[in-house]
Amino acid sequence: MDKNNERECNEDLIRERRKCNFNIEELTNIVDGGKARTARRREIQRLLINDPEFLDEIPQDYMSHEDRYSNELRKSAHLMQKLADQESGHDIHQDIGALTGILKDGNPLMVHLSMFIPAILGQANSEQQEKWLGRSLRNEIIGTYAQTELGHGTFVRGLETRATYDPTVEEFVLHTPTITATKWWPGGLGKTCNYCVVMAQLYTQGRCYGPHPFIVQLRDEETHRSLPGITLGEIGPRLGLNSNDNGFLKFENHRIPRTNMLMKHSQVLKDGTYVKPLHNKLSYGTMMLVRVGIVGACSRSLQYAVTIATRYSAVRHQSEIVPGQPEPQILDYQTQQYKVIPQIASVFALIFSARSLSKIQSSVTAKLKDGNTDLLPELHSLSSGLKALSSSDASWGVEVCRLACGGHGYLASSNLPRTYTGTTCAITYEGENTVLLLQVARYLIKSYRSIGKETGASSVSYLADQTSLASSSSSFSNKALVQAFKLSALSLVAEAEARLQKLCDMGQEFYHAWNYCSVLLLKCAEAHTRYYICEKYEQTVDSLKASEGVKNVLQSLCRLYLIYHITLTHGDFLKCGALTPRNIAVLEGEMCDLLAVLRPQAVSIVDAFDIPDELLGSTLGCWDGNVYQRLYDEALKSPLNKTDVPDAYYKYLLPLMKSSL
Ligand SMILES: CCC/C=C/C(=O)SCCNC(=O)CCNC(=O)[C@H](O)C(C)(C)COP(=O)([O-])OP(=O)([O-])OC[C@H]1O[C@@H](n2cnc3c(N)ncnc32)[C@H](O)[C@@H]1OP(=O)([O-])[O-]
Ligand SMILES: Cc1cc2nc3c(=O)[nH]c(=O)nc-3n(C[C@H](O)[C@H](O)[C@H](O)COP(=O)(O)OP(=O)(O)OC[C@H]3O[C@@H](n4cnc5c(N)ncnc54)[C@H](O)[C@@H]3O)c2cc1C
Repeated sequence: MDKNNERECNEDLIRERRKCNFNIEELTNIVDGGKARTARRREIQRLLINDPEFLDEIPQDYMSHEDRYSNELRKSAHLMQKLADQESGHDIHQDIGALTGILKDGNPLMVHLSMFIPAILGQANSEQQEKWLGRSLRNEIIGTYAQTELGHGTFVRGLETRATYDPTVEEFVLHTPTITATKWWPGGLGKTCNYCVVMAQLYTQGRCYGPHPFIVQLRDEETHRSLPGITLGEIGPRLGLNSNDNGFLKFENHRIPRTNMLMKHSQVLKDGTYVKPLHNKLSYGTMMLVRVGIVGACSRSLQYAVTIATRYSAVRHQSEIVPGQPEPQILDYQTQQYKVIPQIASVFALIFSARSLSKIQSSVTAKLKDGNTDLLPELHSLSSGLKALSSSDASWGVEVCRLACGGHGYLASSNLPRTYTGTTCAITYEGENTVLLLQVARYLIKSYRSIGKETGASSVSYLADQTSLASSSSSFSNKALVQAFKLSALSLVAEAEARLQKLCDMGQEFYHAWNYCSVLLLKCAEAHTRYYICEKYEQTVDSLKASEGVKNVLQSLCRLYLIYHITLTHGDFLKCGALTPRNIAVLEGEMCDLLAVLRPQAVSIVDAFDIPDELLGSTLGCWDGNVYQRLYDEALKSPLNKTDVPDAYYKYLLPLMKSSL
């Protein structure tokens, strides 16, 4: 689509784009993280979208389960080949965002890239990397990450798969002792992978040392048949991601060499002696890494949904605001603005916090190389909190965008249902959100109780700022609003700690008291993480070197985000005295003003997300706004439309209609 050719474009969108008062390309560069990254993303996307191999012969929704898998594997393999061919020193992991939308519903090679290779990098020692890293990067072997079992996903310590060391032959014996120990869920495990990293309980010298990672060959490298002692299969249809072959795996006393235990952090020596790691959660490193990546991925899903909903809201006319006047664009309804524009604001909140989290991760990783694990708990808490809030915000945001498109948002061709199912899975995988938030709460309570002790953990240093509990602000600058978030989080943590202590003083065991307070603890974790996001948003926008137009747009979006979230949880702000009922009323009024200010810029802001139509894949969200023709053309592709009278009429309907004659 030629974006300079207005003749082909819907008139409403032309008018919207003429209202733009900022430099779209500059905003695109901010979204991408710099001019060079925009150029690189476009280069990759051009390479992919002009390639006919990525086209589907028929829409995936009309394919059988097997065809969907096979079609997606064909495209995934082609994608890997293509990227490998033109790699020229680029790191594919850095460019993963550019690939969003090219594969439609659960790429079978995704976990190879996102977990198997990272697990080798993060858990294997140098000799093991020498053996497996190059081969997996060259796709000579394809792997997955098999941790979850039928009986346990959340409680990693409860995994049942065993790896028992036999020093007589220097091998581990992998075994699945019960049905609940069956590995269940790993992406690509069913039919695609021939290797995997398995998390299993390590037994040596008669003792169990907890879950550890092992690399295991699953299938013959020539025939692709599963090896003796290994049972593999696919787990069946899911809410979404149905092109992937999420699988199951059982071991029957399957033997692997000792050197297949990934030994970067802990080791089992030839005689069976266990050498413990620097920190006993280092074996959870792969999960933590992926949680960091999920924050950015969620921001991208939301960009897709909000691009579709905003453009559609500008094109769609319905009902009337002034009786008898022409039907307005639905984007003119304040309620519609309230659905869509806060989701645009949310995209930037997620982008900026994802970047901040990545920086922290890099510095923790650098320290780990020097044997320093001091900041691991801080990274665990931040990555858990941000993974949880980003996935739940994005899932809710995508669903709101879908609802904002009325009936057409329910159509597969809008690409909103698939965007939703592809986002909501992140609430569950890589650590179920409630469970991760309770990990954050654990860290908060522990930090609150150790106020005064220097830990170097900056995200919780505010918990020592007890004086702020007594102060509410009379100013409403963005900084002051961020302070209100801080006060709300601090006071929730103080309240939860006091409630826990009280229950313990009354004689309850700590663990029962914890469970009894867990709804409040969840709120603490959410408030703390929201404060972190708001602070990063405000600081990033404040310090941004940008033109006045772009800065104004981002300031308004940031302010909208702060006020929107205050209004959603205003009870917490009132309870701690950070804001008064009158303040909330004023802010609610200002939120409506902000919606009106941002309304004329909405289409241009989502244009700045710069998602090519071929990747957006939506009848409702295309750049030219020709929604109705596209909806009609897509409907014609239904196999039911091949004939006027379907066979099922003769088989079922006709007999029914004639039966009473
Ligand atoms: C593309 C995507 C495909 C999807 C793939 C998947 O889903 S793959 C499958 C994904 N599956 C999942 O994501 C499963 C989710 N479940 C889990 O990750 C773990 O079971 C757990 C973290 C919930 C609890 O673990 P636990 O029972 O072993 O621990 P505990 O609660 O008894 O706490 C003890 C101490 O350990 C600390 N600590 C914990 N983790 C870390 C860490 N990473 N670093 C540092 N520290 C950590 C914790 O703070 C606490 O510290 P304190 O207070 O004593 O100083
Ligand atoms: C699409 C998809 C892809 C996946 N890919 C992989 C993969 O590649 N590899 C892999 O190993 N796994 C994978 N998984 C599995 C995933 O990691 C687990 O499903 C996830 O960790 C949640 O565990 P669970 O299913 O056991 O849920 P459960 O823990 O059984 O959760 C059920 C309910 O119990 C609650 N609950 C559980 N424990 C607690 C607690 N301590 N406190 C309070 N509430 C609690 C939860 O909040 C939730 O409401 C995938 C899952 C999905 C959906």
